Amino acid sequence: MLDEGKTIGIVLQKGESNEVQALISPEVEINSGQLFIIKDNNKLSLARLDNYQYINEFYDEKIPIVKGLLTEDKTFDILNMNTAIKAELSIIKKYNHNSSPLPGSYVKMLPENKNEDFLKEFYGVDPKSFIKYGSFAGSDIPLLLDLNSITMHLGIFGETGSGKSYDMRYLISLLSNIKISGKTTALPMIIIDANGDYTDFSSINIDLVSGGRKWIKKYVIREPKSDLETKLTIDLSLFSPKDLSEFIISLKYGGNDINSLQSNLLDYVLSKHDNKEYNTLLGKEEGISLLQQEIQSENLKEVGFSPSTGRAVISALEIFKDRIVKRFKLVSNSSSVNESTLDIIWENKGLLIIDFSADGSPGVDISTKQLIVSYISRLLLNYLTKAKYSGSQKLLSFIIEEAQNYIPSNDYPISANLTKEALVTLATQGRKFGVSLFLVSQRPAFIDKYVLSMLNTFFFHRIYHEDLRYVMSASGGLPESLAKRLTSLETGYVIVSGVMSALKVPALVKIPWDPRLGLYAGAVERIDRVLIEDSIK
Ligand SMILES: Nc1ncnc2c1ncn2[C@@H]1O[C@H](COP(=O)(O)OP(=O)(O)OP(=O)(O)O)[C@@H](O)[C@H]1O
Repeated sequence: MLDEGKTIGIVLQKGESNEVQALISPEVEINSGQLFIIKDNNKLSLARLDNYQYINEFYDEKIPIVKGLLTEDKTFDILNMNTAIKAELSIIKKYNHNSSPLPGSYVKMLPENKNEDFLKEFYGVDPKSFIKYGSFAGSDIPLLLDLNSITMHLGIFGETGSGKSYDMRYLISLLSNIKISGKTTALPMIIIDANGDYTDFSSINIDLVSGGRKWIKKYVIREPKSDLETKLTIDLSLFSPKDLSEFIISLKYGGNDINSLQSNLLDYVLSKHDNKEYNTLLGKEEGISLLQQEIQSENLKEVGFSPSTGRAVISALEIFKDRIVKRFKLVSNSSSVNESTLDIIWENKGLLIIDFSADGSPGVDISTKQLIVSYISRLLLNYLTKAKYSGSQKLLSFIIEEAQNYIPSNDYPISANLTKEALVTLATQGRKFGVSLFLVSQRPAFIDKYVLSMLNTFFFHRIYHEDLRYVMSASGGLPESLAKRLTSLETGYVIVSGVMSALKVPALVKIPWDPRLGLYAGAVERIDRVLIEDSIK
């Protein structure tokens, strides 16, 4: 069955290690990274096209007659004759044999047959327990993704407009309609939606993700405008006094610098209270006034602080009150996302979308978003740890867009103490406790290297040149043919590499276009279409 595809070329000779050189018919459209079958009598191998060039038997620059011909337009046809594609292919899989294809072996297109039996033969695994994701470039064969490796975390990277959000939407739709033993289920998920690219999944496009889910909700920070929205509130008792102090002081300095004297003083004052009091103390105007009075009446010198540090902390608390308490009304003892919410998500294989877009969270700064992401990370870790130790393993995915804002590398000019630690713990403990992180970013170079090294499956879209080095080291290297294409990949193509891929080697995959999945806030209309539609009005 594997060798049913059209024969398009012939192996000429064996190259280095697993490489072969072949001659391919010029009529076939081929691309670097594309997969082919090589048939050596009855021995079949799967090969990836690394390099190719069109050659012509007449062509040799050094021969005087060719030099002459090249300057004549009329001779073009002659030169165009006897053209073939000289190709270098690497063998990536050998089907039940261990030898390299000999010269004279056939190079064949992948067959069109893609039923379950075929996939079983192609991959050597039972396709029923895998997710079918897109198809290999130049073929209809889907890439199979192994759900069992999902807790080893994923990275989805690519420059602006390279197709990340659409890919994420496609992945969410696949992971919302998982067929296992005749039943449809879904992966419970929480999404930090940076641009409102997934909010339609809770309303007009709910049917795209509700196959295996019984609960889908969108949370916003502003006041909800309809029943389809829920106001997000968080519970500060999950934080340590040190974390909260650093956060409150950093708000005053635009989120970047922390004055350690000031945060130490606030830490000292907060530590006198029980964690459970934090929502009343820091979530209500009266509570904050109380804390400010405590600082005023404290004999600061005795505990090693100056009165000016005291005044600075009081003013930082004022800023915190204006923004977090009065404007965003973010803190509540009965937070709207809590352990019961996670229970509901788990039981109903739910989807919780936190809308961080300018519509759902107008005016919300990065520090406040970090506080929320940190809160969700802590909640998840506590919840899943308890579940694990009470003997009931659970599983939740946490999708974080613009991941560089929450786990920045040292090169990225943003401080994120609050989120970094919590996310590093989630990443390291993920497999044990059943959490899978999906980190989405335009700039993988700006994501913390340690966390990057903990991702085990990658979806690389077209990336910026500056990110190439990071992408190569994070993924443990890509074959040259694919690495070369990374900075020029067409939108809609992705290189998938890592443990979730049943192919086990990096592959170039085309993501199918579904116009309904393609309708979302961040989707970009073609400029010519926008201009024409506007001038018709
Ligand atoms: N698989 C695909 N097939 C065809 N067109 C696609 C595909 N994926 C994305 N596109 C097109 O490319 C546009 C940009 O894609 P997308 O919004 O996913 O980019 P992005 O990488 O998320 O960009 P940003 O980082 O700026 O949000 C989409 O609006 C859509 O028109």
